[in-house]
Amino acid sequence: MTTMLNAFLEHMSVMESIMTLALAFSVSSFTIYCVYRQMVGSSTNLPGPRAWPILGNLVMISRAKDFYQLSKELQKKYGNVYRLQFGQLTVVFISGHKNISKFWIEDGDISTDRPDWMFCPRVITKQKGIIFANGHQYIELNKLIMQAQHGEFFQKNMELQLTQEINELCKCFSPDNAVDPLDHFRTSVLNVGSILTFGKRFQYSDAEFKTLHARILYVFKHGQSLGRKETFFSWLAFFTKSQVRKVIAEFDILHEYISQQLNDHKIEHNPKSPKDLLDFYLNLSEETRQDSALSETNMFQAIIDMFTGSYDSLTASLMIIVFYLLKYPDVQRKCREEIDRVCKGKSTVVLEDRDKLRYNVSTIREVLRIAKPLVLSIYRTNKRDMEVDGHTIPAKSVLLYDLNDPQVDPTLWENPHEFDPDRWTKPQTNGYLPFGIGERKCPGIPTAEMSMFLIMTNILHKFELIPEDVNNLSMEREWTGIVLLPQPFKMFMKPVEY
Ligand code: HEM
Repeated sequence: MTTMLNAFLEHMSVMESIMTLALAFSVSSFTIYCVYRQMVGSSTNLPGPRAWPILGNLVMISRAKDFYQLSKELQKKYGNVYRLQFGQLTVVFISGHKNISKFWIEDGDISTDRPDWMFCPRVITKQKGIIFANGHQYIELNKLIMQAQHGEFFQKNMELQLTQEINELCKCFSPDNAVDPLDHFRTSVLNVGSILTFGKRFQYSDAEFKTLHARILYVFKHGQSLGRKETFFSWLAFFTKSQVRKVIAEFDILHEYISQQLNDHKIEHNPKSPKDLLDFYLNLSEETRQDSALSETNMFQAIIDMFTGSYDSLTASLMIIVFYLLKYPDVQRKCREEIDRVCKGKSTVVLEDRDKLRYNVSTIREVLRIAKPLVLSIYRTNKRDMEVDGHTIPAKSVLLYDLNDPQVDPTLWENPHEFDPDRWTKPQTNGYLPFGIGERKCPGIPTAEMSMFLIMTNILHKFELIPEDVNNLSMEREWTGIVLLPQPFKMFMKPVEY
């Protein structure tokens, strides 16, 4: 009897605790809601769909199969500047060439910073590196990264290593068995990052390379603001401490790995022939390297950022280029004819040939224009209030730009939806934004352009690309959360006979 009574009393006290917790939760939710409504209501008069308490528009966003498509539908309804509520975060969507030029060029000093106060840059990467850097830190890191990519020895080494990479990549394909190129391109892109930063490519079977790949993939998936729910609900971090610690630990291991690479570089370093980012870093004076903007931690994180910055964007670009070459065999044939003419008798196409391979260069440009690998910019923020189309964007909003609209704007392009590499015979000035524009454009442009050019032309020099099923080349794109990929497809690579 006593035992039953005790059990009953114990049960009651558990019930009481649950009730108290439920009550506390309701009261605090209501308080948060009131504060939240006040914040959202008072801070902006921007149009946008109705936002629910606490969640904002997250239900609508999570239901959408293709987030980019949803953003286009909302643009039709609310105009070129509208607001979405991502939990506690107000995100302003900005489209249209006029608006983007205003924000990125005319008002670039106000609106090109990254919101470094968001959860991932603040807690996980601790405001190190380039992606979420602002001011002095961004300027110094960007200067060093750009200077390296324009270096003579850097370009020679990139060309040499990429040629080896392309030879290995081609071995993954066959004239008899159709292969999906996606995973092979991802591996090659990781090697591009490795050539850029460490000056060397790895064999695909190398255990060190496999580990590096796994770690980059892990931090790419779990260490970015868009992917982590704490960005929208910072209080969730209280419950996800161990996950967050694991991501930080992965970043720490990558930092240690890069530190080892730096030590190896010191042994063979020749200041006169810097061939990768670490060589350029070692060429800085001791005093400059002490500068907090160029401290080792900042530099190592910037190197990881270069890996993660290229991981999806360059892979998607290579996929889309190959897709268009399969979809438009006449364009593929014209590219190959030009390569045959210019590089007759040579075993490989080199960077020096670029000026003579105008049609090939134009084809890459045209694919990036029409097929939009990256359609949304990385989050930015504005230092001060801004006026747009009669609306106020309050200071410290999170800004997201649509990079695609200007690329198919009929006021800027003739027949914008037609795939026509020949349009590039005339200079095209406005509205081409695959890498962004202004001060904050992609810092990987030289590497991206070199890689796309060498990979595409060297493959076409030796192989004909044939789709497994010509009817299975859908123009539909798949949204990965960062890029638009073509639907999966397979292809044969048949050696070209001369
Ligand atoms: C064809 C391939 C590529 C495309 C289309 C592309 C495009 C872009 C775009 C649109 C941005 C955002 C600019 C913004 O928010 O305003 C960006 C940023 C960035 N990209 Fe690329 N990118 C490519 C390749 C690469 C490569 C190869 C690397 C590195 C090796 C790289 C590293 C980065 C980094 C680190 C950022 C962030 C920079 C910052 O915060 O200022 N990208 N890229």
